[in-house]
Amino acid sequence: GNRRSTEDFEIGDVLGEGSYSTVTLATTVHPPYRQYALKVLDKEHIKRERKTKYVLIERDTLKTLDGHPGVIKLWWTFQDEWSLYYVLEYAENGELLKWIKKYGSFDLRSARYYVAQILSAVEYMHEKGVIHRDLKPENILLDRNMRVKITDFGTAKLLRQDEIKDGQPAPAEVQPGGRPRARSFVGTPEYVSPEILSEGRESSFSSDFWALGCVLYQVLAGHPPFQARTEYLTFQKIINLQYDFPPGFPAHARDLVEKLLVVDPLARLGGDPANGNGIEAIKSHPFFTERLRPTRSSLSEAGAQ
Ligand SMILES: NC(=O)Nc1ccc2c(c1)=C(Cc1cc(-c3cccc(C(=O)NCCN4CCCCC4)c3)c[nH]1)C(=O)N=2
Repeated sequence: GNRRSTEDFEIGDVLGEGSYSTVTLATTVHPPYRQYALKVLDKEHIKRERKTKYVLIERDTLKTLDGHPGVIKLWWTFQDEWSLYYVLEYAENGELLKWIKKYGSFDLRSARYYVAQILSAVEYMHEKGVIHRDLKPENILLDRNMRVKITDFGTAKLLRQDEIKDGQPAPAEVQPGGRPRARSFVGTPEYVSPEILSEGRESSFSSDFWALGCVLYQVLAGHPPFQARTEYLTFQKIINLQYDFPPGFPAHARDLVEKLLVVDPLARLGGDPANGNGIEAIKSHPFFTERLRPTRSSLSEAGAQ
């Protein structure tokens, strides 16, 4: 049958390491020789750290999202005595973060190319009831054609069908005594939204749009908007909206960042679909629709075509 095992793959370089998983290049040993990213999860570690829920969410979320070009594809899963194995799509050019560091920052045309693809993948996730909750340049991969592939859904939230009412998850059940439900997960400090930090709220679709604003800022500025020596100081900057733009930051991009980095999730661009402020409000922003003046390089590229 088509059951797979580690015998079917030649294991190559390590592509990434997580707290309880390692991703390596894996090439099939039988033709057609194909390259995959093999994510190996240690069963003992998962049990000890009580991460079973996250492991199952990742598999279910990837299956739910299968078929969109902007989301990493899960081909197969299998296990042995010690590990779980996810055979995932290989994105040859790796993390967007590496390219931001390599180039320092992107020009406006490149920034729009990448952010538009990220937004398209996020729109698809939300339509399927998935909140990523940890969008950041490390989880935005690039394939051999530099096309965006979003990965790492281990901390995503998969809403039940009834929860996808007007694009917001049901308000977190409040325990007797008024305390919000114990917080399930908080993303990476630099990209986590204020409502999660200050009210311990559950993530919503709007939390992904906050992270998108941080990524847009970062591809043009070369660093994230909120960064400090410690997590606590980073969190303070976020809840106090303490950031500024470097000189020369393009005007339309600045306007879009200012409309995404808004503390109130409902007032954030795209944050309140029930009241006409849905993802279309982001897609129709001048950052995506403005005609860009041809630059010398784009003219020569156009000439070459
Ligand atoms: N947490 C997760 O789920 N992590 C995942 C999941 C799926 C996945 C994943 C991570 C991948 C990570 C990845 C990392 C890299 C990578 C790592 C280090 C360097 C490079 C790199 O320099 N790429 C440039 C071109 N190379 C140069 C060397 C020969 C091959 C092509 C890529 C490529 N792909 C991947 O391809 N697919």
